[in-house]
Amino acid sequence: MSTTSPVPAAAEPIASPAKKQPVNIVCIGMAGSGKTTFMQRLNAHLHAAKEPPYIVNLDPAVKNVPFDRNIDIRDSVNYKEVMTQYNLGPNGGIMTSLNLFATKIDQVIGILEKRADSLTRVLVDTPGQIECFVWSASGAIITDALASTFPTVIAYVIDTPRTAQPATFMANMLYACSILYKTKLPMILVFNKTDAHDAEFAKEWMTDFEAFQTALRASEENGDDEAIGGSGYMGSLLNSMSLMLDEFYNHLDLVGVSAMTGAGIDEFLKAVDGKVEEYEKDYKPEMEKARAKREEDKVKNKQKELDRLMKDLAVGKKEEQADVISDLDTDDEDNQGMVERDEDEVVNEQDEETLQKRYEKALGDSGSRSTKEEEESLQRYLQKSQG
Ligand SMILES: Nc1nc2c(ncn2[C@@H]2O[C@H](COP(=O)(O)OP(=O)(O)OP(=O)(O)O)[C@@H](O)[C@H]2O)c(=O)[nH]1
Repeated sequence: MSTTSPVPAAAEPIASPAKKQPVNIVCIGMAGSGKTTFMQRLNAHLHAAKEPPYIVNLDPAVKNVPFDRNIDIRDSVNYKEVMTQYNLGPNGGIMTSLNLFATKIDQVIGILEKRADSLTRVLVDTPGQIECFVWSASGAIITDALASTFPTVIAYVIDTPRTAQPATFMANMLYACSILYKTKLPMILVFNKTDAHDAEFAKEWMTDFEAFQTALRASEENGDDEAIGGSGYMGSLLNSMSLMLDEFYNHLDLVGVSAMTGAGIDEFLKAVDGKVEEYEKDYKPEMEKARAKREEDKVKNKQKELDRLMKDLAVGKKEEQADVISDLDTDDEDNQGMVERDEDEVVNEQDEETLQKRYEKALGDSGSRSTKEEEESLQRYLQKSQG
């Protein structure tokens, strides 16, 4: 794990003058962790520093957003209407609204690209129902689109007072871990509400395995409400998980903030700077490698499909020949079981060649369909189902 203070390089400006690329900061966090308040604070802070951010709201169900948004999902999708029309519950409504919004992501990216020169930071607020965003296809489409346009950092906002017990801390870390591996983007753990509970314990538990074990034992002995109930199995599970998560902690920055008072916001911005460097150095090449591999696999699969088709064709032909032999056996008694060359065979070879070409063309057509085209097709489908 790295905290912000020992990283002097993080004081560099987010985008070097040569690149002038803004950074996307995607705020993810459980309901009530303080995402909206954190964004409000960040917005006020950046306005005061004369670096106003560009704000995107992706929470269709939020009632009041206490700051101006440049792009708001609620302007294009009516969450209540979606619930009624599709007969959905609250979570289904959020997911369908995100699906519908994902159909417009190209337009959103187009807007961001056009304004790139004047932007420094794009703040993205997401629904409190994390799984609706992180584990949905549309969430992945949106984060992928953002991450392939500008450096993108995930700010995972955590309710510090509610994470102060070893068991709840571990549960939250596992969630953060799943988000990190799902999005494959640099992540900062934002321990919010430090005015109510200091985040030092988290730094300690993430760097000192024994400190976590001691806290776990103390929590059991004290019979804390959220302790694990003295179960030996659960205790050893938590211990093993904390060991397992050690490697995961190395990939994270931890910042304690108070969205209420504004404490820690500068440290957070420094951590973002550090993560942008990491994005350029580690994540971007990985993303490009993954994209190149997808393309390579597509070509390989195309060849495999073609081989399979041609093999099927050869089997079909053999079966056809077998039929011909039996026909000859019965119809032509003079040839005594010998198979004479069929006059049509040359034509068949030509047919086969033409067929192979047609297969190649068909596979070529489908193989060359880019992910973008596939996404567009999804979008067309969604638009159609919207009516
Ligand atoms: N003490 C304290 N309370 C905070 C802080 N940040 C947010 N809160 C409170 O936490 C509650 C939830 O804050 P929100 O900003 O609405 O949380 P959210 O994550 O956006 O919630 P959802 O929209 O439901 O996902 C509110 O009552 C806030 O006043 C903080 O830094 N300190």
